[in-house]
Amino acid sequence: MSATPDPLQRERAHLAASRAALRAMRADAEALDIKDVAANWVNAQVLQRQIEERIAALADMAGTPLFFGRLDYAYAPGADLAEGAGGERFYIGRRHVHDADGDPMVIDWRAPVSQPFYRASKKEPLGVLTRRRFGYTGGELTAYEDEDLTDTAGQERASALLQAEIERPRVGPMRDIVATIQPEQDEIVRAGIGASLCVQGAPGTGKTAVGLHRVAYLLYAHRERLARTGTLVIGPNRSFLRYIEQVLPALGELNVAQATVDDLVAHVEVRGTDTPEAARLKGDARMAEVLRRAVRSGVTMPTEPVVVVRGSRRWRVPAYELEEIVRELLARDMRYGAARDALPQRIAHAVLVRMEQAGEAPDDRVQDAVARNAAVKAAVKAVWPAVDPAKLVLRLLSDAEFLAEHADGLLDEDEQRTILWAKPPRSVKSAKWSAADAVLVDEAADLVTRTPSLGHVVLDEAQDLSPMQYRAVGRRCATGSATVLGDLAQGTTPWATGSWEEALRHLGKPEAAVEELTQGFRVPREVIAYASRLLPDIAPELTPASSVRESPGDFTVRQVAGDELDGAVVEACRRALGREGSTGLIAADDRVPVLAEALTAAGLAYLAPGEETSAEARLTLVPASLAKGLEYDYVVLDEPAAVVAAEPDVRTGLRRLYVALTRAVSGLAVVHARALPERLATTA
Ligand SMILES: Nc1ncnc2c1ncn2[C@@H]1O[C@H](COP(=O)(O)OP(=O)(O)OP(=O)(O)O)[C@@H](O)[C@H]1O
Repeated sequence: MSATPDPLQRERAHLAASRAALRAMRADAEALDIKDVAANWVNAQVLQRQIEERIAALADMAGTPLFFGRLDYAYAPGADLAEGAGGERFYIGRRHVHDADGDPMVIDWRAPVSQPFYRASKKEPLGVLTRRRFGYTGGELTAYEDEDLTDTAGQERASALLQAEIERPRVGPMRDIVATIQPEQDEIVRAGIGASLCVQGAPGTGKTAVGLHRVAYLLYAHRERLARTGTLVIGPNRSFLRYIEQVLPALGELNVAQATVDDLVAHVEVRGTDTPEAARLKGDARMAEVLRRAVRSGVTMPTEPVVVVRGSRRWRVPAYELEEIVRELLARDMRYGAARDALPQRIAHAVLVRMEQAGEAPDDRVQDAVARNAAVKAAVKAVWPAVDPAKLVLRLLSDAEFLAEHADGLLDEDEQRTILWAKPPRSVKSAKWSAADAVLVDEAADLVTRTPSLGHVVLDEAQDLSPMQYRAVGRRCATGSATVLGDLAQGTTPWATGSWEEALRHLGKPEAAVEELTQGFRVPREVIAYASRLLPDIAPELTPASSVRESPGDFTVRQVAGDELDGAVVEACRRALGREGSTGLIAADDRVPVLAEALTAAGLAYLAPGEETSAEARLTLVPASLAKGLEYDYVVLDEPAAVVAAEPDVRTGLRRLYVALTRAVSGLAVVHARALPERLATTA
């Protein structure tokens, strides 16, 4: 070779070759003909779906670069660590790409050999000589940046490409962070599947991002097990789920279910609401015991013998022996329904013992026949009646005597009155079930029939769940593990979590470790400092987040006269729209209609939260109650006093305000007419 080509040219050539290889992989998948291999129609359907998924996963997505990093090792790591790749140089990307010979061209970011990309440092280079990060502009590879990890004398320098990624103005839905996962985040992402984990983190520390990448990682590391058992991401509401829904598909994971807690417990149609006090009580863990007692209360001790007639003979199991069987089943750790299913066989067994004593030699078929005998069935029906979970909860909430009987020693009289329906509904269908009622029905359903457990559940914004909701989530990962993400300072429900230890206990994962994330990637320094002034009132035990963003942010607080407020807010939105990126106008829920009108009158089109912002539609009008978990490049916050006043108590109000104040990436404009909450009013 004459002259060494420009390194950037070489990297571009590798990118082009990798893209060609990916196209070839996709073409191979498309060309697969399953006619000869699928034994039957069902097989063929399954296989076809798998192929379609593979084709979809192999798409070369515009705007998502195929690789974002390169590691040069001092030696060739074992092939088992490197997806079979030999050599010492690895390109790290969102997915595995190999050439026609099967040699890897891009290594999946989740492979063991990729891990040092996120973790290696000069102090601990992990066998890596150089870490290279790539910069892209509009899909074109335009820059790279090297870190020499052997140069121990040199300082650890912040990466300019990383900084640029963090400072990037936001528009559109949430994006993945594979190229820039930080070491403290990576530890959570790659934690083993065996143990559950809880992450406390201030706004913008990447909890949601980390939770989603953790699912992707676990699916890579335990693909077969999780394909069998399933994974689930739980978020606070639909807008939030829509905001995050593209992250996992962009990482090639198309099969992760996403739901709200309400979706999980949708046994009854929710059309009613509770007072905060009733909702808090219905969400209290004591209700689990009330329900347990109520479900089992239908069991009565037999007073009559069971007489089974077979041929010319009559076999009699006396009442006291039936009672023993029933007591034994009650004492066992069995679901109500499973015990009910077992009862006929137990009675049949008692009959069989008598047959044997009489010299007969009955086999299993005889036992089955006896179990199905009408006399046995009638006895089971009388002793261990079937329970319909919704009907049971309906009775508990409408029949004061029934409730008093089962809540005795658990709920006092006032508490019982609080949760009883003022007007008992006629039927399950006509009842105005509340969200908290649906959780009770779910608990009752689980007492009757065990809820199947998934392999792994990620629970986001967990601080808002009631103990009964934690239980509902916990039974869905009873034999799997959970990643619990949240921020105690952002708890805005009357039953919001006071401590993670307590929450984890209700979830059934008391052994889970609690980690804390403190580096903020979203909120500009001045803005997070301003919002953190509320911490002494809303969560005094928490440390304020730092901000890794270098730009101080554009931060203004403006007071106007009451009749100028709407106009000033519209003006602030217009100014924000003059910049790049998305704008969120956050306001107390009851201010939303007025502001909607003002925006329309001013000719400013706006979206609802969860609707995708784009370069053309960049303004979203966000009711404060839906702001949680979302982010906008620029936020205009309308009348903080109204946001606080909309909540049942001041602490919850200030927490809601804290959430609203921490949604901005590049700038925040607070516009108010009424006085600001005390801690925000004084200049720092
Ligand atoms: N390592 C990272 N590199 C680049 N961006 C990151 C990184 N970690 C987080 N971010 C970005 O920071 C922003 C906040 O992340 P995320 O929404 O996950 O935070 P959160 O802790 O869930 O916040 P909240 O408590 O407000 O819901 C997102 O835009 C996310 O992409």
